Amino acid sequence: MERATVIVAIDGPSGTGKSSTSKAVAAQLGLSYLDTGAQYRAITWWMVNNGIDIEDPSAIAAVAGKPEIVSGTDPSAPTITVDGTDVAGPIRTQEVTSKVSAVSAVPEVRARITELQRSIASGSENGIVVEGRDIGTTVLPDADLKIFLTASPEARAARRNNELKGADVHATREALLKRDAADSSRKASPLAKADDAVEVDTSDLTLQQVIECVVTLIEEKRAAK
Ligand SMILES: Nc1ncnc2c1ncn2[C@@H]1O[C@H](COP(=O)(O)OP(=O)(O)O)[C@@H](O)[C@H]1O
Ligand SMILES: Nc1ccn([C@@H]2O[C@H](COP(=O)(O)OP(=O)(O)O)[C@@H](O)[C@H]2O)c(=O)n1
Repeated sequence: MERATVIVAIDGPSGTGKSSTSKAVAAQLGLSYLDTGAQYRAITWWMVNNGIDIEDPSAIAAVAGKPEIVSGTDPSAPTITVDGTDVAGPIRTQEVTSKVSAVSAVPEVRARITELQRSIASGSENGIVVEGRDIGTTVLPDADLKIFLTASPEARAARRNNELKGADVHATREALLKRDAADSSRKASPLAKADDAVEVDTSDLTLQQVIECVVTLIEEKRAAK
């Protein structure tokens, strides 16, 4: 039986498991994968590298169209380049992490990146898992399945701290909550659960359990198509 294309939107705050879940689910089901946070990090990296004043939204807006961002959508080896330079490492620095919310709040930045995301999603042959903050609400409102992942701030901070060796868990928690507040309160497509999204609290679930839950939801959607 031929399988129908499926578009899956996975949103939620930092540390809820979006990237790990989306990559695993896409790999398991033969779908493409798009990390939209990496795109916002990439444009932020470019702004920092080019000396743009991050405090000045009009300065950011004026150059938002300049960097060329290319995302590779193979879930087993996702890539991201800016003007041909591999930025997979540099976009994960604390500096970029602390500045990305300010850059991603600028409407010209969002319009540009949203257009890129829609063209990647519509070009995916077998379907795609797209993860971010506003995929279900704004980027792909007609997605076949929308998931909104949540977890307690304590669980999220502990997970992030496992990655940042030697970091202070309280400082990590405060930084996460600050970014959540900025992302949720901005005017242009804030972090929010779509009305028709399925909410999954991952605080007490293993990554494997979250993956199985999402795979089951996708299989149900596919069967109903
Ligand atoms: N359910 C889970 N239980 C424990 N650790 C998890 C779970 N989901 C993800 N993780 C771990 O937490 C960290 C953050 O996950 P990630 O997928 O990057 O979250 P997000 O993309 O939402 O920021 C990663 O190190 C990941 O391995
Ligand atoms: N669809 C999206 C995805 C990310 N972002 C922004 O990009 C930042 C980094 O996203 P991310 O997914 O890489 O963050 P982590 O969850 O990995 O910490 C977020 O804090 C948002 O400011 C956004 O505005 N919209």
